[in-house]
Amino acid sequence: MAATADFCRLKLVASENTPNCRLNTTNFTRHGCFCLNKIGVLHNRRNYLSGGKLGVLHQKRRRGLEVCCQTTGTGVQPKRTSSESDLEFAARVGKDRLLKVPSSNIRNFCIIAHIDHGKSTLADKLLQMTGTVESREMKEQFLDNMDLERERGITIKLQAARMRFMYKNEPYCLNLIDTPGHVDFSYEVSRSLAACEGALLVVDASQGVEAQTLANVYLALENDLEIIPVLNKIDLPGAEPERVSREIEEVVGLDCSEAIYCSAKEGRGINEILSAIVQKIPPPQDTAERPLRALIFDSYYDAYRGVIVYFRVIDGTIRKGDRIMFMASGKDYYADEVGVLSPNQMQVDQLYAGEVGYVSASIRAVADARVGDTITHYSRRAEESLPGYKEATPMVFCGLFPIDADQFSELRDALEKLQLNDAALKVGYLF
Ligand SMILES: Nc1nc2c(ncn2[C@@H]2O[C@H](COP(=O)(O)OP(=O)(O)OP(=O)(O)O)[C@@H](O)[C@H]2O)c(=O)[nH]1
Repeated sequence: MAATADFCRLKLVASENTPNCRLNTTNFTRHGCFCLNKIGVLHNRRNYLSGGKLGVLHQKRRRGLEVCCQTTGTGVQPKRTSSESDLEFAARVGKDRLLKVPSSNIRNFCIIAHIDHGKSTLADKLLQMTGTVESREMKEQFLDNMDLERERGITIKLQAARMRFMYKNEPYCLNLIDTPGHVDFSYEVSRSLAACEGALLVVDASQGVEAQTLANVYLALENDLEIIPVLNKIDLPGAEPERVSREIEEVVGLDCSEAIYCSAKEGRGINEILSAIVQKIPPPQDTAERPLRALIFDSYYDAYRGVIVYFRVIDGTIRKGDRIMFMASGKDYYADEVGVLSPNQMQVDQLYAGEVGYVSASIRAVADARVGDTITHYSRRAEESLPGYKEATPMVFCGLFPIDADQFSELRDALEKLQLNDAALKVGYLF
């Protein structure tokens, strides 16, 4: 709710006497009013219009909330004013990132980089330059914000961010899916890559190609991704972007004639990167009419909501309230909440083929909705699950015993709790 209000920059008008006040639709745009009263709340509902429709009034009731809004649709696009800087315009456009765009204007991409080559700094700059996150909010790197990551200095947790970018006066929805850089996570990386059509290959222009980068580039090529080479840290005195470009051509076999030189730290080359994403990465296929197939690329356990599943819709649509089924685990649930990550979770009503989002469905254990599994509808099941799913294979074995035999049940409870959050953990008991 707070995120919505902030995102939409709605004006809040507290009203004691006006029950369920509904605003004059002609004036009720994104910058319209918000009416609060004791009985109901009107608030802007995310715009998921089919392309070109204008000014449709949405309305919905949910747990005492009345939701009502008129949206501007995809036909009315923000125009840059003469006094506005690039960043100010981007910030204004970024506020509309929940609006639907046609699937031809969606780009799903990830960033492949060796540790410390600047993936998180670049991701932060992309979020900033697209107005997804305002500069004052960038206290910490968004895609690198877990305590464990800070401690270990490596990105180990996948996350995603939806951005809105205006290119030649048309709005594009760019979904960045983060990939863990560490070699231990090659299966997770491969599922994130499978959720994308393209990748930025970020290489430190002062260091060159590293073995770990190569491994992930090959995974990206296996997944038929369009790869855009980016030479980062060109501000460093030791940067040799031409030499490193040649190295990428020789070692990886990628054409670097249009490689982008950038300094993520100083914000140079970021607009070029955003334009290249739009120009070079293919859009997803428009397969919204098919039965639902959504690829899970990450999940985590939330103590209050159960497992939160991050996915890319490959075919079909997923809507809040749908009865969904996980094809590998065979478990089914009702989708309590569907939304996008931008970069925080923001609820929407429906997601279509090509879009990236999350679902919360009171799922008890991460093992029920594992990375690589396919989400489909319970009543209209897809014939085949998406390819590439692998069962987690234990790599490390250990025996655990309580010092005091009376503490066995506590140990078992603790391990079961751990299992809820880690699908790779298998526990067997010897009696
Ligand atoms: N001079 C300079 N430093 C940069 C640039 N981009 C990133 N850095 C620095 O390089 C270091 C690593 O950057 P990160 O963005 O954390 O790199 P990463 O690839 O996300 O690293 P992991 O999170 O460890 O995987 C940080 O100290 C950044 O400030 C750049 O363009 N120029």
